[in-house]
Amino acid sequence: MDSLPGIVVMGASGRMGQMLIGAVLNSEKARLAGCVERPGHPWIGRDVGEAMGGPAVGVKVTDDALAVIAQAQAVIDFTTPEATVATATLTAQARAVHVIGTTGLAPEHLQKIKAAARHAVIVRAGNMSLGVNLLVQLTRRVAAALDEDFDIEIVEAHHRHKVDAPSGTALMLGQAAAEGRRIGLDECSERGRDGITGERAKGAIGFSAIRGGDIVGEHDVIFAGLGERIVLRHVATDRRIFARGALRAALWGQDQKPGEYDMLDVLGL
Ligand SMILES: NC(=O)C1=CN([C@@H]2O[C@H](COP(=O)(O)OP(=O)(O)OC[C@H]3O[C@@H](n4cnc5c(N)ncnc54)[C@H](O)[C@@H]3O)[C@@H](O)[C@H]2O)C=CC1
Ligand SMILES: O=C(O)C1=N[C@H](C(=O)O)C[C@H](O)C1
Repeated sequence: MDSLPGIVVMGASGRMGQMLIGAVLNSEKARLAGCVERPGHPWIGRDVGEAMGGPAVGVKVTDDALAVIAQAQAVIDFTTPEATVATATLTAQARAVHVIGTTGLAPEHLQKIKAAARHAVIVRAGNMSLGVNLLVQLTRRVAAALDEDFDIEIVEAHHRHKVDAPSGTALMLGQAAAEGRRIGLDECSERGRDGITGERAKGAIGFSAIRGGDIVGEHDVIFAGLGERIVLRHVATDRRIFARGALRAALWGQDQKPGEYDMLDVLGL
């Protein structure tokens, strides 16, 4: 039905792109308004349902993002930092909601996204699942309750194709821990230990990354004290949890004023 909000999925052939297309096609609250891939991709011009190995759904994959975004109410984007920044300009022009799941964004990308959010609703989160966003809140509370006698370490594990580290989720958890301790993450973040590193700095928040096989995404926040240890853990076993959250964000964004939001806003956590 055309009265339902039209959603464009960027990066249609990607691991997340295909999950997102499935989520939109299965939803009674949204319709698939377009599927975009990078220029030169073999799926361009093909019906996306057939390209995914199923029946035709009547939506062809295109590399003309502007044309489809102009006709849509929301864009869900799990691609690359460069593609996401380019899309933010288009969604701002079209006043469409932009849901950003892309991770590995550098400060210059974040600045451009912030500028686009003056004109359109942007929901951005390194993890769109309900479970991880609850874990973010728990991490903040535990970090606020404990002092620096408890060392905070964040350990994440992902599939072999992941290109960025630490994961977006690990950074969200680190940010929450730092906020709980009322310090800036930049001042205390410790990454990539190797060789004679010296003793652990008191108050540091450490990050470690494991990459291998088909691990969907696992995150531990460890509070290690003397004689005891608290471990907060989230294990993702199905990418549909991220797609479900992203679609919820796209629908939630329809009623919001321009600005930058996250999944805590969407979920009311
Ligand atoms: N926030 C969250 O909940 C989650 C975030 N992610 C993040 O989403 C991103 C994508 O992850 P995956 O799907 O695993 O990667 P992927 O590599 O499978 O998919 C990315 C897709 O984007 C496409 N793409 C690249 N440039 C494009 C352009 N200019 N226009 C349109 N499409 C373009 C690629 O061709 C590819 O199909 C990563 O940054 C990942 O960390 C992944 C899962 C959950
Ligand atoms: O690349 C992935 O796969 C994932 N990326 C996100 C991240 O960087 O945290 C979310 C999830 O863990 C899967």
